[in-house]
Amino acid sequence: MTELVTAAQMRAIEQAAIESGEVTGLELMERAGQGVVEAIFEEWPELDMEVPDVPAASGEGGAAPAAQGRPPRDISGPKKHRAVVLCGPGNNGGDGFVVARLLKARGWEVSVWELAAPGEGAPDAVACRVAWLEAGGTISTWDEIEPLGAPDLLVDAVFGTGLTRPIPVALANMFRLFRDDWEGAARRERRKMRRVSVDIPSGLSADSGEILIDWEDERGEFPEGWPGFMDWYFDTDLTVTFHNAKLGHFLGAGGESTRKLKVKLLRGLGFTDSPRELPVSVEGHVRLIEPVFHGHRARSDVWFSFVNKHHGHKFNHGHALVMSGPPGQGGAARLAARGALRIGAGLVTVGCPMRAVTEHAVQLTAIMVKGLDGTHGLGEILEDKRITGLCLGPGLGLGPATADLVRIALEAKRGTVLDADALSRFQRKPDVLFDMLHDNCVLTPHGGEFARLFPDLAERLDAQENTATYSKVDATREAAKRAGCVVLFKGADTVIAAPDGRCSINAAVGDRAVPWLATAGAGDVLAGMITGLLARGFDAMSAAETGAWLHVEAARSFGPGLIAEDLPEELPKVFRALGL
Ligand SMILES: NC(=O)C1=CN([C@@H]2O[C@H](COP(=O)(O)OP(=O)(O)OC[C@H]3O[C@@H](n4cnc5c(N)ncnc54)[C@H](OP(=O)(O)O)[C@@H]3O)[C@@H](O)[C@H]2O)[C@@H](O)CC1
Ligand SMILES: [K+]
Repeated sequence: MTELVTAAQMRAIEQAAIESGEVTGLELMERAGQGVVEAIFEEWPELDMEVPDVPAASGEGGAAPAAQGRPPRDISGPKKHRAVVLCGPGNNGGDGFVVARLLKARGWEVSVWELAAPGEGAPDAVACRVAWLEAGGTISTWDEIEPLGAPDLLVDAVFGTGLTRPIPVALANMFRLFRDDWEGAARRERRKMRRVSVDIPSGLSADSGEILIDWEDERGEFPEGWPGFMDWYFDTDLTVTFHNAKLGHFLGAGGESTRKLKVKLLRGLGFTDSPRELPVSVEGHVRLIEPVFHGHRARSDVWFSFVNKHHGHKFNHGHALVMSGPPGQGGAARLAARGALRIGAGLVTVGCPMRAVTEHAVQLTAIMVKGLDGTHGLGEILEDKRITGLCLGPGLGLGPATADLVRIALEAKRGTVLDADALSRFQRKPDVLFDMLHDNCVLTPHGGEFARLFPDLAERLDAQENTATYSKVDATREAAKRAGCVVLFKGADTVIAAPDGRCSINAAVGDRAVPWLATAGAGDVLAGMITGLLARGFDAMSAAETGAWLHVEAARSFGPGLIAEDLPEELPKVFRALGL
């Protein structure tokens, strides 16, 4: 897994490196700018070549002759690549000046637009600005919108990790006008304008991924037909960050807008070539669940977990029990049961009221059905210690019986997933649930269920939107602590936290986005997959992480058109691709 950091943690890392004497702030800025330029040419190698000379207007293949009514365009002479670099007043802007200078040194035509000159608070940025001017560069200010001609590259170095207060909507609007102008010019000149953000798309919080924009700023105005901030500015093609990715690249709007992310190492920060370990003790860091590279094969954390399980417990794959509600509502439990079976639980049973047995029996083959006589029946079946995983919630119903079933299940102290109705049933008295939970449980709420169990945290999260830095990570961590068990807060930015502060993100964003996973029953399958892993002996955190990761991989592997039933059936293909 890769470690993600907050803005404060990144500053601490940077500070520690500078204090160690290994590197100066200015050197770091130079390396950051170099990293951005490297990333640009890695991503678009065609930009590293000179634009070919176009033959003069006369002769074959030249421009349309004037006789056809259009004046001949002056397309003679060598064409250079063009870049516009937008620089802000802090160190992110400083990185922008380095990028501008390095591109100019490679023969590019570069224009720099400056929001405000860096002040005393950012001496390294001041130095890089001076170096840009000494290299013959010029600087325009934001009230001079004189298009220089279509750029091939728009570099966003306005705000980075230092943005802590919202930007006025008027400023955001100005960005949009600039961008539209340049994009239009690029289209007219048949160039393609690529957009690159330095560190993080400007205006996003590096901690929460929220858009920090002050919609109510009195200087701002909403133009007619305003398409929304996201539509234009943050939709960058490439984001280049340094040393470690930040939480804001994966959470909230940050996840949606960070389409492609490259992490560039700033050597000299106390270690050399791996962003996976942090050089100084960084309290409370968050891990991104993702494939790791082992030799020449991409293998995932999941791969290692499975291999370990195969070696350690070869003949013991556990028995998962999925509880179902009344007749006519059994589909969700059957989906969960199928997920548990496909992920490798040795046995899976659907436990249901006697009157629902027939409904299940006609639909299930490899999965067993057991009619249970209410809470008493559940207690009885749980005397069988070979049942190692329990799932309650999908289709269980919101009646009083649900609370009793949850109580009996939790008293049995097996690996237990509570989802859907098993969470919502405790809306009025979440503390009653929290008192019963143990450390081998996983709660899997979506946004609505989270708000029912943790209303104050959900409110805080909503209230902070667009203005500050309380993030889904903070809320999930607090929830896990309060509940005393693992909480998996669903979304494209699924956050998983344990009561001891461990936290990870399963991001289905960027090139891992699976919008087709938002389909009825997908959550039930996830609950079942995690249950299957608990039954196999995974601890709660690993089961939640592994289940969430495989759930997205199954959706990616299947592709659009997916329905919930497809998810378990796709797992064997995912396992094969992982080399399991
Ligand atoms: N960490 C590392 O290892 C390295 C970090 N590096 C780079 O440094 C970046 C962080 O730099 P940073 O801390 O100077 O902050 P930055 O993101 O430029 O923005 C803050 C500026 O914007 C201003 N401002 C804020 N809000 C505003 C508003 N609403 N409207 C208008 N202005 C507003 C704010 O003003 P202030 O709040 O101080 O008054 C301040 O001037 C980081 O992202 C990376 O690119 C690399 O160079 C080297 C290695
Ligand atoms: K930026």
